[in-house]
Amino acid sequence: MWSFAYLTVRDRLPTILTKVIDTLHRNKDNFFKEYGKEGVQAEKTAISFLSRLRNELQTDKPVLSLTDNAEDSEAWNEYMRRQQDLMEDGRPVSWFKSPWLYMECYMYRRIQEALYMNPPMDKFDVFKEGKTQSYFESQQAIKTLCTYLQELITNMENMTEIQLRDSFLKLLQISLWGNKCDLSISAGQDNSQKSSPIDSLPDLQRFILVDDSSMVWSTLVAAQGAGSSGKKHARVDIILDNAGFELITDLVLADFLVSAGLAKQIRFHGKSIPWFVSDVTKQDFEWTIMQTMAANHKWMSASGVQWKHFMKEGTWSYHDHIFWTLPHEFCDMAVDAADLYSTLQGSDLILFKGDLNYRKLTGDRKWEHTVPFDQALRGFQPAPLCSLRTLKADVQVGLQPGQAEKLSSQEPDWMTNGRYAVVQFSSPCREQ
Ligand SMILES: O=P(O)(O)OC[C@H]1O[C@](O)(CO)[C@@H](O)[C@@H]1O
Ligand SMILES: [Mn+2]
Repeated sequence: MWSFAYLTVRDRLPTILTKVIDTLHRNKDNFFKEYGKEGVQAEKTAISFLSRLRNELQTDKPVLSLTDNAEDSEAWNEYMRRQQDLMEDGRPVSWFKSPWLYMECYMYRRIQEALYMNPPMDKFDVFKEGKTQSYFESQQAIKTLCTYLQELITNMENMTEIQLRDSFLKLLQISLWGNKCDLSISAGQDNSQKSSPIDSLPDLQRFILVDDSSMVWSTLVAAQGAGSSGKKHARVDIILDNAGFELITDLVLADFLVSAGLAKQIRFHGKSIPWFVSDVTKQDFEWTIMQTMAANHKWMSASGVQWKHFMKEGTWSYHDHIFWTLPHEFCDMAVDAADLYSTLQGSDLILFKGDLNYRKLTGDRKWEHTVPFDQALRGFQPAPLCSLRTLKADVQVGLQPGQAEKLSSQEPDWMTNGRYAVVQFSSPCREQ
């Protein structure tokens, strides 16, 4: 039987590349309108670069160093040299003979190289249309969620601690399931939220394989009293994943944390280049807030206005760092991106959204399913952290003995079909 990794590199990645080429073709007139002949020439050259790239992939050619002299090129090339040194027989690292996490990341970085090398295409986001469309296709779910949020905020003053906790846990789960809506697993096909995100929760509960959310709650509560003279100053960092509905669920959760006084500061971390089809860039982040503000729906626009205000006053902030679009596992962060690691050490709670982040947290290894999450992190513990992830790749740790075997017998593709999820927590000060 073919592995999921093999099928990804054989089928899904070339499909994504073909769509990227199509997108450039379709935008030819726009490039002409905006940049004249120079724009059309750049589009042509980028397309031939991307066609060559697709051919390199499909014929298992050796990976090539980056030549675009961008901020992250040297870090990439250095990583590639390291991977080459690991090859036992000295054969070149090639598309089908390397760790698939590395090859997937590499493909997205090479797409960016095609654009960087062809200004004025260098600012063009080849995935923008898909992300925008997925936001609009989730409109009804977004309205429902924003209405729910505004109701919670209105009633917040009268809430008991238990009610507050329950509301938090619901929004955490909504953000978790928001991760179903990524466009990379579906190779760019529509994958938006159609049903009510709140009504679906009870039915989805049994698909959560590990649920550490009560530890997330305790961490937030403990952080409340941590400031000098009992001042509340908790800071939450959210390592974002996908734009569209998932981003809305993250913003709603972040709004709740601030409005309920559970956090004073939220730092969002996104990607500095278009990534894995639907991941959030700064432009997507700002667009989503503006779009929500401008919605013709009372509670949606009220939410958007509030979010814009949080950004303006600095309660919320957006950050990107090249490390998030390097192929490195997170246990490399302390050495390879020491500045980012030390920033994260200042957090009271870090939420890692999505499947790719989970693969990087665990190094995408063939771990036994019962290996503890802490162990799979291999020393990556900048602060208390939690992974909110729907399963879309074949790595999973922290399960009970027998749990994986049972799932495999019932549903052989349980790790990749996106129906299951985990909320997994780890804290540097937790007793092992
Ligand atoms: O948006 P997410 O949750 O990181 O999902 C993207 C995932 O989809 C996949 O492309 C599925 O193979 C994985 O490579 C990746 O981890
Ligand atoms: Mn993603």
